[in-house]
Amino acid sequence: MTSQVIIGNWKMNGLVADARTLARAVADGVSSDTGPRVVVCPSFVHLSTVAAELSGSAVALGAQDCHHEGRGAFTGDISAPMLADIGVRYVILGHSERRAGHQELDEMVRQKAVAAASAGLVPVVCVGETQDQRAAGQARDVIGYQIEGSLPQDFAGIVAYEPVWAIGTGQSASIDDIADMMAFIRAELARQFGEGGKTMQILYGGSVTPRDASAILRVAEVGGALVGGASLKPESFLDIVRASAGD
Ligand SMILES: O=C(CO)COP(=O)(O)O
Repeated sequence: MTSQVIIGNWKMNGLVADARTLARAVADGVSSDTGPRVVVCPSFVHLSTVAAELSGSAVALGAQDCHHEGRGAFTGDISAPMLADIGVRYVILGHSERRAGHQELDEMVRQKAVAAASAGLVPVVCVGETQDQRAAGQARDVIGYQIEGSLPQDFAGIVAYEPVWAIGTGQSASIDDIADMMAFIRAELARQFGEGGKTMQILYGGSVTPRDASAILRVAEVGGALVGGASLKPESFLDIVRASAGD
């Protein structure tokens, strides 16, 4: 079985010294033996610093976004080949904070996933419904459309289910809700991608803490976790890593 993957999304937090300290502590705390794959995703400006700290460790480097073009006149953007060039191996795409704050639509996320894969990065494409959509009974429809629109035909990356209402609230989705949506996402992936969709890794994200990580990581179809706030403290992130069954 594929090992679980635990990804820390550091979002827009900390300065260089903080990123260095956090990366060092995570690198020191993760052994290279069996266990989950561990990835940390600092901000763009901290990637090189963190790459140096992670060098020789079992922790991989990820980024939080990339542009869909490989190069050109795109002021302020970062391309997938630029990320690969400095040692990035994973890239989070279509996070709800980018969908909401940067008007990223499914089609744009899909193009980014294509660009990431062709640069040799593993795309981690996020999907998730808002509180209003859930209350209106539209959670499944929204996720189904996001999967259909955001994942390219030959997608071979990771899908992260992050219900928007559970992000940063301190209250993760219930185990029942997670189990229900995971089963739905698995069925959708199998419907849309055939055989490939049956093994695609699906992560849960949204207020994962050491307290509930173990229960969440044992839900059927959960292939790991995408961790925000709790990934900023080495002890809590490492506790979540240890809570993973590994495979
Ligand atoms: O958005 C998230 C990870 O991408 C989740 O963030 P929190 O763990 O802070 O809720």
